[in-house]
Amino acid sequence: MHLSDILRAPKAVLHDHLDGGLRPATIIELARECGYRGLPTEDPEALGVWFRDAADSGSLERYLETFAHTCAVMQTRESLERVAAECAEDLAADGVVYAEVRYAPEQHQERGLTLDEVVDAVNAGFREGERRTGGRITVRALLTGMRHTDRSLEIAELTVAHRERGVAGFDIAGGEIGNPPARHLPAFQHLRRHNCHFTIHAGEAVGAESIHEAVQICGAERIGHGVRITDDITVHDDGSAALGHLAAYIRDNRIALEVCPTSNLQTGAAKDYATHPIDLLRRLGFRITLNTDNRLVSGTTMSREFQHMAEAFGYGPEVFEEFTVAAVESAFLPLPERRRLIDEVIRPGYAALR
Ligand SMILES: O=c1[nH]cnc2c1ncn2[C@H]1C[C@H](O)[C@@H](CO)O1
Ligand SMILES: [Zn+2]
Repeated sequence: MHLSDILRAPKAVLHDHLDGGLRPATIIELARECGYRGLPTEDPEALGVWFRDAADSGSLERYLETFAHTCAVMQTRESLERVAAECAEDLAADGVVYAEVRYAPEQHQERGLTLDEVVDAVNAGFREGERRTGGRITVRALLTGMRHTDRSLEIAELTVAHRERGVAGFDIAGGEIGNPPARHLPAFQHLRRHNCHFTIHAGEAVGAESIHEAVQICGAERIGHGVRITDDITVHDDGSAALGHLAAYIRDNRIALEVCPTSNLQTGAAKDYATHPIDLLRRLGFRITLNTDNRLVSGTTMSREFQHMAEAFGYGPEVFEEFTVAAVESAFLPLPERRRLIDEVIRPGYAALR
């Protein structure tokens, strides 16, 4: 598949962090405006490289340290709006037609914004970005609670309050080791009581037990990463595979895995593209979606993730269409909107490539 076709192909991303995807030049400008002096360099190109290298540590904890620099410049209404609008533009320029973009509102209150003001600013930015792209992209927000703090119930309540206004669901992120998702059970109970969607980062730094807890104790509808579900799968010498009860449950219930290959290589969740479990999981029938995680921090885009997968596994347009349709089927959107995207945008977009 040629790069121009990959760029042109309609894409959907379910797992993309707002604070992990800023333009380097924007970070530098915003840092000057707000007086943040902590940046490692003021050269945009060097800053982009710095993030990717610093995050390329083999540890999720070190990967997450880099977000201090992006969050530092996302503390005002104007900066949040700008970053969100640029996010929508950059995704659309990469051929993304539907995006769920997540961020943790509690990380944007250093200069006095309320949680509602943070959410309103980001939503205004997404609407502006959609407008600038002539409606080529639809963006929804997911509000993230951080695993290591105790504000998840508050963020779950915020999600319910803003659900009719651009917020599609909730997520839990942050360091996985020592912070099991069940610690946030009151948040998940609140969301379920209000029929709200949520996904949970699990099976990235911790194994299958974390995925089990996320799905069976907390009730996650999708799993962020989830690649360590392979702990519950035995592959025999003849290539056949035996699924444990958890792996079978996830596959058989079509629980989407939000797979982010490049991020996994950086945090040590996978060794290299060629041995990334995405291909095994796909062949076994899991519902796989392909995602960026953090475009700046992982130095990636949806098109680059497609390219890496094409090189590693020979995937062509039919597989990317499958991933894209899977993503929209698992999107936190009303069914008629999902059907419309699939029938009117994604299927015709791939048909035009053939
Ligand atoms: O892949 C990830 N795993 C766990 N936490 C993550 C990942 N990528 C970003 N985050 C964190 C850092 C951000 O500040 C936060 C909200 O977007 O979510
Ligand atoms: Zn993530």
